[in-house]
Amino acid sequence: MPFITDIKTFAALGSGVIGSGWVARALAHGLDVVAWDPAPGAEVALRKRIANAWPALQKQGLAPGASQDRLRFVPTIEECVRDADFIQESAPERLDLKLDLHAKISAAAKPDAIIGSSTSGLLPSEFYESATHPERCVVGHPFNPVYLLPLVEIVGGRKTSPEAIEAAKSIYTSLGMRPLHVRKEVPGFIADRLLEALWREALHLVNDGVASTGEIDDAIRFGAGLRWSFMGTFLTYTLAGGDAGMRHFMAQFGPALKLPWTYLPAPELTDKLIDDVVEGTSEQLGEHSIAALERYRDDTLLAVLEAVKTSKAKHGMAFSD
Ligand SMILES: NC(=O)C1=CN([C@@H]2O[C@H](COP(=O)(O)OP(=O)(O)OC[C@H]3O[C@@H](n4cnc5c(N)ncnc54)[C@H](O)[C@@H]3O)[C@@H](O)[C@H]2O)C=CC1
Ligand SMILES: C[N+](C)(C)CC(=O)CC(=O)[O-]
Repeated sequence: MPFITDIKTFAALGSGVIGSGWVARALAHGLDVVAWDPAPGAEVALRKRIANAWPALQKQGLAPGASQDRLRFVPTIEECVRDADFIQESAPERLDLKLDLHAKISAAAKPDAIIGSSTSGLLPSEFYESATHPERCVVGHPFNPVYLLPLVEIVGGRKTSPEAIEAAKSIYTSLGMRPLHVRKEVPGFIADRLLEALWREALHLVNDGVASTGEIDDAIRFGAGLRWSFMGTFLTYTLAGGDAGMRHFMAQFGPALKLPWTYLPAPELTDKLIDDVVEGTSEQLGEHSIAALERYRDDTLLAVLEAVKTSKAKHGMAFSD
């Protein structure tokens, strides 16, 4: 069956951090958005988050007709998805909850509407088990802030059709994103495997009293973090091998892989470790509110994205290369 790819109406289920990011992105792309979230006060919180994101989206450039007024908040799942051309679920990360929710969403949705889940690492074969027309169900894993970061990992389950993967790629691209098809259905997909390894080591460093949370963040943001926005680890290390490239790099630094530089198992999340992390990060926050820091992050990220785009163009590359 051909799937809808020319989408006019976007349905968002769950409007927390990630759901509201999707709503902001879809509105900025000139779509009508219908949202549902069962929490009391969810509509007010959603509209507030969108207003906070809007200045960054205006700076980036809104699609013709884009407006925050094109958001409609509805009281039921069925009303949310009934007329939608595309559906994105961003509910809490619980298998039982997503299983039940997707049975309801897919039963009420148009049969040719693609359904995406924002899950960070649950397996689509498991939580789409009871879905109607599971061949159109995918994972579309975004990154925070969803309205600015382009990456979206697309993962199919056992019953997902190759046509649905292609349709999902086309839809996310039309929303200004850079889809990455994760070809094997593995927990954590690609990006979170990498991010979780870094996160685990960072917790060990705090737990061992080697560095504070602020020092660890400095080690990222003044170093590799800056280059990661335009060059991944493999290419970076190829250049680190000099003219002889990766082979020399491997010969020189390969033996270091046997040194005890990392702890693969995660540390126990003891009360002390949690307290150290919470206290360290609240010191880093200082007097700044979360909303103010989000605006700061958005401005800065836009500047980095613009700089990367300009430099790529100078070297004959497209932004997505
Ligand atoms: N926070 C993050 O950094 C990222 C989260 N994700 C994924 O996005 C999804 C949502 O996560 P967040 O937005 O961070 O969580 P959140 O806790 O900020 O928001 C979840 C929202 O879902 C609502 N909700 C509760 N029960 C529900 C139900 N039965 N059906 C629909 N909505 C319900 C809650 O009221 C809340 O507004 C999760 O699957 C998570 O793994 C993906 C990428 C990054
Ligand atoms: C912490 N997290 C696993 C939910 C993070 C993500 O999934 C992606 C991100 O934005 O870092």
